[in-house]
Amino acid sequence: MMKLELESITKFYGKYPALQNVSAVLTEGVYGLLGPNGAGKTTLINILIGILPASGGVIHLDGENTVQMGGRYFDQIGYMPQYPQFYANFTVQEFLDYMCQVKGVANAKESIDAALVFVNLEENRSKRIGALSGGMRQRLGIAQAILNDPKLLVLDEPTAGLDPGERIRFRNLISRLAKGRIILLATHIVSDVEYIAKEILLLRRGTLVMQGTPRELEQSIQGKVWEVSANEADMALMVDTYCVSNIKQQDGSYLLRIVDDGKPLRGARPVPPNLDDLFLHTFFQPSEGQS
Ligand SMILES: Nc1ncnc2c1ncn2[C@@H]1O[C@H](COP(=O)(O)OP(=O)(O)OP(=O)(O)O)[C@@H](O)[C@H]1O
Repeated sequence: MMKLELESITKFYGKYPALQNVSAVLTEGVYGLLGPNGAGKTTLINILIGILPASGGVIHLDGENTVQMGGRYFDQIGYMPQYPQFYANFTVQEFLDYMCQVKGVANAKESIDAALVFVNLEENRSKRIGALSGGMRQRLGIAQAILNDPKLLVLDEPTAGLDPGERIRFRNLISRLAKGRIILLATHIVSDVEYIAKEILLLRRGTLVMQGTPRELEQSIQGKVWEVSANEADMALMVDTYCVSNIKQQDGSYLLRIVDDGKPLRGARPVPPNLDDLFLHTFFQPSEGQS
């Protein structure tokens, strides 16, 4: 069984600790790397794909130190950056030919054909990249990442700029890709990963604060999520006092969803937690914004 082990990964930018003792074990399937902007997701990804040296710690793929593996490790990686840079004048085919050269993919023609079929772009191979829609470009980004049939596929904020339909197509594509690989998908959007991730890793200020299945993560705040009705004045007060994860207006009053360790108010009813509640509970404090 495939296994990627991160052991006490640490990264300093000067004196600033961007990552502190991050340890995790990943096996086949989709992993969501979830954290607000600045949590260290991109730093962790850059270390994982081998383009940024860690300040401390080691990574093993199937028992082998990835730094010592060198080129053999790179051969196992597919990567889609947060802001893929494409040459707008290249056609889809030209770009993938070029990426096969860069990656040293042996059977370029077959690999390109298979990748284009997989992401459903085979009818667009002669189109210029500049003429593709946002969703098509993103699928091209995935196509280039899978040319070498990677064991480890890393996607950094892959749904930015997609419309709702494209997001759903994307999720389905990722689920189909997960067979026989480890996929790590970094995002700050809970819904990108809540349905497709086998496990979610929560990164907060450079520290991995939780790893578990979506169910396990939800259960960690069981009994801490409440619903309460309020008028406008009380609603405004509660927003300043509590972690409010949702507000629904109904017939002149408001229904608030509150995450709190104890029952916030007399009329509050406990409700089943979801991942948005957990995200809020982990990352935000009332009236303070991002913690
Ligand atoms: N080259 C660098 N030099 C100094 N500080 C950096 C550098 N790169 C990142 N940082 C800092 O390290 C922290 C983590 O950054 P990182 O880009 O990994 O976060 P992120 O979770 O990927 O956020 P985003 O989603 O905004 O990219 C941030 O506080 C950032 O300002």
